[in-house]
Amino acid sequence: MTRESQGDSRTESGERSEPRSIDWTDTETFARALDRADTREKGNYFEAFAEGDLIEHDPGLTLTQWGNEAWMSQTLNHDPAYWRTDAARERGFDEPPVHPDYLTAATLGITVEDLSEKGGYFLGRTDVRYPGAPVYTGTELRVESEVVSTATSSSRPEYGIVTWRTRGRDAETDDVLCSYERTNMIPRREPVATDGGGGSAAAAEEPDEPDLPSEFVTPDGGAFEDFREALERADDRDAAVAYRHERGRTQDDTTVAGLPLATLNTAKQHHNADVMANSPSGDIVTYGDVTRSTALGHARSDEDTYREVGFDDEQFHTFVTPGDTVYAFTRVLEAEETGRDEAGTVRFEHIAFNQDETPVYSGTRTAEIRKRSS
Ligand SMILES: CC(C)(COP(=O)(O)OP(=O)(O)OC[C@H]1O[C@@H](n2cnc3c(N)ncnc32)[C@H](O)[C@@H]1OP(=O)(O)O)[C@@H](O)C(=O)NCCC(=O)NCCSC(=O)C[C@H](O)C(=O)O
Repeated sequence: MTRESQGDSRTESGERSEPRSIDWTDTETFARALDRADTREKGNYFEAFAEGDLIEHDPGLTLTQWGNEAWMSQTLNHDPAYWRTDAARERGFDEPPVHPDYLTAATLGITVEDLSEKGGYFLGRTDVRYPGAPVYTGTELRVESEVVSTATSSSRPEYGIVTWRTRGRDAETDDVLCSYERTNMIPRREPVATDGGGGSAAAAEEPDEPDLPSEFVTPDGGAFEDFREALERADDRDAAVAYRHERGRTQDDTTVAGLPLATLNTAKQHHNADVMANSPSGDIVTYGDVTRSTALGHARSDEDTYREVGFDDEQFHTFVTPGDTVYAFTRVLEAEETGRDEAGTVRFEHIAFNQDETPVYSGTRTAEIRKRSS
């Protein structure tokens, strides 16, 4: 006889007995068991983050040729320098390097388990930079984040707003390969009382939207000189250098769930359709890095990119879900000579938008653009 009824599976002589067998396949029994069981939770609530905390992320990731090529092909980043050795060498690389968008997405993906797996929204990112030498496949990535700030959301009492500075390092040399500052809304364990929505009060005071310029100028080509000439044509007139890109990319299982999982991004938003059915989007949503990389891919296909320098003021305005199509619109802000023969520096503003012409992402980008003469 055992003493199981007292929660003890020992026999009266003190020996352990087998736990009582349970028929887990009986659906009623199993439903009662699930009701009674605690869930081993993943991720951290807002309350876990305090300014100055340093978090060393446990997951690491080897930047593989497969990961790089899957990312680039699916987001339409088809620049030959990242695909062909001769084109890579001509650009000054030893071999086709890791694409900066894949590097950025992998750096962020590794952080999700600690920073944002609990849910919430990826609001934006700035100061995305690549301080190291070109990165090649086979590099092992180690990532750390520091909490820059935490804030109460005045419009959403169930969330807080956290900003982190993240650095992705070469695990072998410790060199920083990618760094940025990112802001997410993170669910609170306990909602707080707020002023009931600073957002709407602020919206009421918003000034009128500025008028569009009367003319949009399109560059004749994709070389540095083409952007500079277009800016000169727009100068002193009520005009902007701005145009849309023809390509679109409809979101599917690969882009929505496959690409983030390949960067170890465990955010349920991208792969758990069951949970997301009861969320504001009603469905899984595209990883912000996939949305922006796709829009950037469209933009790069209409220019002679030489090197990426950095990205600022990135914001994600609304969800992208399976079946949505990601398009891109570009405005050219400035084109600067840097005294180099091969390339000049151009600053762009890129907007990703969906099939309903609703902006889903915006951000600025600085890139070196090849000169026609080089
Ligand atoms: C998130 C939204 C639903 C919010 O929309 P809306 O209701 O219109 O609110 P506000 O625009 O007023 O913003 C709410 C509060 O957040 C602050 N905010 C907004 N942007 C930033 C920013 N870049 N930096 C700092 N703070 C920001 C505002 O000031 C408001 O503050 P408060 O008034 O005090 O409350 C909507 O924007 C939305 O749906 N966005 C899309 C989100 C998205 O789809 N992201 C990408 C996919 S999710 C993802 O990739 C997850 C990723 O894997 C990960 O883990 O991070």
